[in-house]
Amino acid sequence: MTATLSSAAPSAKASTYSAHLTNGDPSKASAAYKPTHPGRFQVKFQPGSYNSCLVTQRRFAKDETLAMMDSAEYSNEKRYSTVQVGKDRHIELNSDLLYINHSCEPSVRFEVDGPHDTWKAVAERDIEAGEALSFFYPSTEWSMSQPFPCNCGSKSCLDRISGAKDIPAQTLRKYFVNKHIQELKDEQSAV
Ligand SMILES: C[S@@+](CC[C@H](N)C(=O)[O-])C[C@H]1O[C@@H](n2cnc3c(N)ncnc32)[C@H](O)[C@@H]1O
Repeated sequence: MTATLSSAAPSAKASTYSAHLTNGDPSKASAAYKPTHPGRFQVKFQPGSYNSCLVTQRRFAKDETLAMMDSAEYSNEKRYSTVQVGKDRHIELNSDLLYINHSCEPSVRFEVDGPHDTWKAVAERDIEAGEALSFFYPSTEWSMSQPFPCNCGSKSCLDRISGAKDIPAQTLRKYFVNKHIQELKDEQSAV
């Protein structure tokens, strides 16, 4: 149940999405929770800070769009909750997509290369109902405001996730990354 996108560019204003305003207090967040994409995915609130995740409610086929980022608004600041959509542009998703965790073997990719009304979350592979979703944060983020030790548990885990800036070009080449990240890596490699 995604709303039609406005053709106007998203403005930079305070987030209108309430579930994450508690920033890591899942008991408060879950009490007021209304799924933004019912029938597709929902937040699984878990105790502790930043332990919650987004779980599918149905199957998605490889390359299927899980959701358009049609509630996104530009953010004046880079935060743990923002997604980078250009070299100097960050957005708040204002939807349950916020709860997609990072994985070094992700099930989802965030495509944010084109105009704002094409930004979307797409299945990297077939995804079953009940799976926790993940995307590769450095595919959008160059230098993250809140780096963390990764607990994705994948064989190819990169351990500390701080943004594409800190990942060798050779490693980054194995992943889908957005155009602004590839350009920033090329500029960094050229120095
Ligand atoms: C946009 S939030 C994702 C939702 C978050 N799990 C929550 O409960 O609010 C990003 C934060 O989640 C945590 N996170 C996401 N993926 C992680 C991972 N693979 N390992 C450890 N922490 C992770 C980090 O604290 C990160 O700053």
